[in-house]
Amino acid sequence: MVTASAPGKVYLFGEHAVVYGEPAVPCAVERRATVAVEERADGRLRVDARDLEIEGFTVEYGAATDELGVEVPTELLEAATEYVDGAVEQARDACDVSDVGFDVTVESEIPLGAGLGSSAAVVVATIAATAAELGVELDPREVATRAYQVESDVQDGQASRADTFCSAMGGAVRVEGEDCRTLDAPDLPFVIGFDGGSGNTGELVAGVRDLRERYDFAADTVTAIGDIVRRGEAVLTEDDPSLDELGRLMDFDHGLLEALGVSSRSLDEMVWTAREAGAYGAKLTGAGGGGCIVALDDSPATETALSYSQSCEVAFRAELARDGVIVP
Ligand SMILES: Nc1ncnc2c1ncn2[C@@H]1O[C@H](COP(=O)(O)OP(=O)(O)OP(=O)(O)O)[C@@H](O)[C@H]1O
Ligand SMILES: C[C@@](O)(CCO)CC(=O)[O-]
Repeated sequence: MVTASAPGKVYLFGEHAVVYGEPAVPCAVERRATVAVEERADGRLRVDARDLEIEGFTVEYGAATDELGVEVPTELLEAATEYVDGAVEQARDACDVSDVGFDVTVESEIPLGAGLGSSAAVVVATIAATAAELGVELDPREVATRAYQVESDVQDGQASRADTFCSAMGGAVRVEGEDCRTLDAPDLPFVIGFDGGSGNTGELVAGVRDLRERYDFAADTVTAIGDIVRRGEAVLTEDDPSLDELGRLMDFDHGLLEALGVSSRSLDEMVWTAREAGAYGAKLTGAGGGGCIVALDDSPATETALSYSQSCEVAFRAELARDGVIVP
């Protein structure tokens, strides 16, 4: 049996705009998905996804959906099945085998669909663990490329390479179309607020696409997010980056994401709670619609204020994850 792990991420800048070729800067954070993979003799795939708990059930699914012992929303199950199946298929392809089966166990510290890149981390860790179980150590860049393929297939082609590259490589990265690079960035004082909810990435991306096609000013908003990212990247890679300036740019980015319709009342409330507590800046992270915000604050004030806020279920500090995918 082989176990691999991969980190989640926050977007310092650039989600959504990255889908249209603008740059984005996500940063990996120390919340990981861990996937254990063991080869089976019978060629079947059995997945134990312990975090897909619905009303106390843990989901287990085999090659056929009718093997399911519990009632779960098919949409949720189908998405999870597609991510893990897709990842295993990519590993089989990388290792040039077609008929090997596996037991796959997924455990994750990353809340699902909440903007912290849970799907990318699960896919990256599954590809690396499955390949390693087959005796092949894949280069993290190859894992990233293959993981992007899976995300893109599941999300009907509406995915950027940002989440998967960041999870595979770790640290801060810059992604613009197919151009994916790691950045030399210092640790930043990230504080995350989670409202307990989630957003539907596919629907949110489709909503921005519609707005962008309908209104020139929405297309300009997407371009303006790209301008913020270019500026933010330059600040981030200075010797001693100004947290004031990074925070100001995060605030601006959040305002534009709000204008594009991907924020929510609870995300806005958490952003304002962070700002009023003295954070350098705050914004939603990931697809939006619900889930997480990320703020910059080197004092305890933002975490404390968020933990008392009605709209925040849990607040925590997050370290930059220097390591991407790890196969011990
Ligand atoms: N621990 C897990 N076990 C099984 N499947 C998971 C797990 N975590 C995530 N997934 C799959 O990923 C889906 C969420 O992916 P999605 O891309 O919508 O959100 P995200 O990656 O958490 O957030 P964002 O893309 O906004 O950063 C879940 O519905 C599920 O199918
Ligand atoms: C909304 C989005 O930009 C980030 C989701 O984490 C979608 C993507 O990049 O694939």
